[in-house]
Amino acid sequence: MPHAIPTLESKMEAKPVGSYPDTKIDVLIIGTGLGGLTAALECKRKGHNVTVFERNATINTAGDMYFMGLSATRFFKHWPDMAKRYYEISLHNCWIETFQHNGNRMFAPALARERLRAQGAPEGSPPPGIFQMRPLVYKMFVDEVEKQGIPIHYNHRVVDYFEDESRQKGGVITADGKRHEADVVIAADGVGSKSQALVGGVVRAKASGRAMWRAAFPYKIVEEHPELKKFWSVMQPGDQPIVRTFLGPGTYALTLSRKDVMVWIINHATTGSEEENWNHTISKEEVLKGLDEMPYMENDKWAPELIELVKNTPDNTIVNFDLLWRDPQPQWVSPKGRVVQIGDAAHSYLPSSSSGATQAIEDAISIASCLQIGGKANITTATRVHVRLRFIRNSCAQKLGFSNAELLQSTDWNKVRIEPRLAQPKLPSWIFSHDPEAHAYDYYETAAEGLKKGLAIQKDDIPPNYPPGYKYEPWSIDKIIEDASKGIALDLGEGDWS
Ligand SMILES: Cc1cc2nc3c(=O)[nH]c(=O)nc-3n(C[C@H](O)[C@H](O)[C@H](O)COP(=O)(O)OP(=O)(O)OC[C@H]3O[C@@H](n4cnc5c(N)ncnc54)[C@H](O)[C@@H]3O)c2cc1C
Repeated sequence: MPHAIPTLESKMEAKPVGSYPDTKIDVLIIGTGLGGLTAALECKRKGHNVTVFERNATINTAGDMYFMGLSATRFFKHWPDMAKRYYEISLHNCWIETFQHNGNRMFAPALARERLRAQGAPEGSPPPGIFQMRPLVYKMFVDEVEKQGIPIHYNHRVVDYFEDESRQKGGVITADGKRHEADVVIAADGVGSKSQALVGGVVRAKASGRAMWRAAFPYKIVEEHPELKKFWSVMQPGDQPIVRTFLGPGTYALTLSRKDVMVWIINHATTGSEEENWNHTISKEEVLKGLDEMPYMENDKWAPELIELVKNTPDNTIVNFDLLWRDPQPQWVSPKGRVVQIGDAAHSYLPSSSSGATQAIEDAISIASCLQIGGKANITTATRVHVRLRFIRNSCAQKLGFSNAELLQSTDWNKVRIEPRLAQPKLPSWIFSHDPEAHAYDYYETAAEGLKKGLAIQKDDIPPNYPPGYKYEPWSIDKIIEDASKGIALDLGEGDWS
């Protein structure tokens, strides 16, 4: 029996495109990442008039796997074709298996959902999210945007943003010097967004000292090599996918064997050749040397099977992705409220934090809803309400992301043998049980009232979409690093983070 895909849980009534009246709001979206594409779809569904700009010449289906949280899938209820396709491409019946980095097995293969149940998840409850192949999910979003006839203008690189409240417009300047305006501009142009100059809240990227080698290639390469297939096989019967985790001293590796694709990811200390760029590839020789010289290993080497996998990875496939940290910052809206940042443009996540795509999609759903609730006369309130509903949640998710990354990098094997949960990223209910669309409809007015009264962000009487009991205080990566250097454990803060 396939596990039911959890798309129908939202309390929002299913309302496909055409259900909402035309708002006459012109929305210009910059960027075709998952944030921008979701904003395009949801703005269209909510009755706004949408145009999208993208700097690249075409769509970019690069990437390998990422975690898609449940909170980012509830809106598929309104998109029946995407719900069906998401189900088809999802890793149903996914197995998981855990090793030490040297190949010693720590936990035998188990079905992911059974492992969750053994850890207390109620029978039949949906998993908090699913690993997905970015190229497949991304293409699914692109196809729906095209089907809806939403115009995407490629080769439109934005170099600056502006707003003119006397004319009630936001706008951008593209590389060819042309100005483009709309009632509101959604900056979904990722880390280092060009909107930072107007919006403020510029955040300096800080080196984490860590990077990831990542590769995805056709599974038939594994099948063609009997030596590889012996270890890296999919699960039988039924060719089911399997995620294998390798926990090492100050490092870890994740692999996915699936009947169409093989993925591997290895977390490592930076060597100088990494970039924060999903298209930046390096040679396998560099990776093999890096694996051989990894610190703290002494005579204990990586599993030979993993080395063989790297050796057989096709050329120009291994991305060396730099992991940069950025402090949370609450300034996501321009001074006059006509430009609003979403996704990585507003708040970036380490790819290991299981949150980047999920939060970008949540943002997109929220801003489309706020604009619909406020209507054309209240755009500048709507953009500010959106931030009020989203900022603390994101700040907490970012902090949890650092904690999750740390967890995988610094595993205490003896403790993990007794309590396997210790080696698994925390995916608490305040993250996955959230419904960003319902939250906007339930609390827009309260947040707007708080804004009008000039209340501090947490003084609104709104149930938390962050850890219950948490009191927001600004925090910084520098402080976390300083604490870590003194051996002080990461303090998530008050509240129930479990
Ligand atoms: C090609 C690619 C592959 C990825 N692969 C993975 C992966 O395997 N695993 C993982 O965990 N995460 C991956 N990510 C990151 C992850 O998808 C994002 O962190 C997350 O989904 C947030 O998305 P976003 O829409 O906010 O930003 P992004 O996904 O970064 O999208 C930003 C978009 O804006 C466009 N853009 C940027 N600047 C401008 C400009 N000046 N003018 C016009 N357009 C502009 C970019 O070309 C891009 O299309 C990938 C991102 C990309 C772009």
